[in-house]
Amino acid sequence: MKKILVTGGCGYIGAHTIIDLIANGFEVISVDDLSRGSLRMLSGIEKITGKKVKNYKVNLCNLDDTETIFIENPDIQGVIHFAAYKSVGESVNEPLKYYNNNISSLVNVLKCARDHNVLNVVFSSSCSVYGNAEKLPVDEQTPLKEPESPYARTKQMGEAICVDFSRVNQAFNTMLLRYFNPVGAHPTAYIGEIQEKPENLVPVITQTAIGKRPQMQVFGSDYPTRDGSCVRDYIHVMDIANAHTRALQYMIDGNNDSNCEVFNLGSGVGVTVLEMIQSFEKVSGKKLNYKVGDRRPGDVVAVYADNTKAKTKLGWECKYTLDQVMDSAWRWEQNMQHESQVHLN
Ligand SMILES: O=c1ccn([C@@H]2O[C@H](COP(=O)(O)OP(=O)(O)O[C@H]3O[C@H](CO)[C@H](O)[C@H](O)[C@H]3O)[C@@H](O)[C@H]2O)c(=O)[nH]1
Repeated sequence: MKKILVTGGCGYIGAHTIIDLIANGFEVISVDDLSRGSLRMLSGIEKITGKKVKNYKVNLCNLDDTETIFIENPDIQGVIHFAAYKSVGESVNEPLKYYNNNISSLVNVLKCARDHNVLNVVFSSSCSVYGNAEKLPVDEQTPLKEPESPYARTKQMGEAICVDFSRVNQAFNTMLLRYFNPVGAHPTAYIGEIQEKPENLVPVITQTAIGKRPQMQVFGSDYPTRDGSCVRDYIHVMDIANAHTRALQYMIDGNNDSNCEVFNLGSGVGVTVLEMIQSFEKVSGKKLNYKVGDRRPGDVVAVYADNTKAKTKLGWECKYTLDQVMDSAWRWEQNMQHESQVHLN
């Protein structure tokens, strides 16, 4: 069985990807220092798949500890590197923390992969590398823009590191996957995103609906879009997850055209903030308490993906609709509340 190391396996996208990998016959081990991730993800994975996934509680900035994982698992065939900090606001206030964590961990993972002959690595990148693009949808050739935050810069730097590394290590394959806006939870709602104080739209919507927040704000109503609110490409996290399994298999089968390829992972559809709220209200049957406020600094007006490349080369497609996104996110929020109430009693 093909063994894959998932870094950040106790985080949001990592955990959903582990489920898809297991469903496709891979054996998975996880490394997560649990500074942001939660072991609750691994128990959710066990409930869904029946499989116990081993986690190494290791900080990837520590090279010796990272190397131990590779020494103990000489049969790893690929690494999917999710582990990173991802809060845009925090990165603006604490840039060194972001450069240190997101860059050192990547360098250590690549070094260990090279030294231990693990030839396939997937790197989590972000559509933030495109900034405010001149032409929509954005394809992989769209020129990259000056990053809006240290977080976004770590993604551009991470891509550049993979490109330089692959150039001098021709036997080695890297896939750079640029995520648009990952949202939703596993359909069972046993796992989903855990954030104390989320800033992202979907958890803000569900937290408002459940009463954790009195009201939410729509940031901006005067953008040049169909209803004045920003446009994004929201994609179900299980669709993102499946693209990772396919990208790995693509490298393992030797189907890649070059040893460092970039893929956009988006649904290809642009949706406004107000349309997201409408979808939530329809699916949940609840009226959301929101008000329209000022623009949020740093927000791009609109971005959505041309995902032709991933469809053509990876045979991938998005299976989940926006309503399924909202339904799963809402059930996950309700499950979390239910569990915290049981815990309190
Ligand atoms: O309370 C809120 C939260 C968000 N929004 C709006 O909802 C849209 C989506 O915002 P998110 O914060 O959910 O997502 P972003 O598009 O800002 O974030 C994306 O780009 C970031 C980089 O800028 C990171 O890469 C991040 O992981 C990725 O999801 C934006 O128009 C935002 O203004 C609101 O109106 N109200």
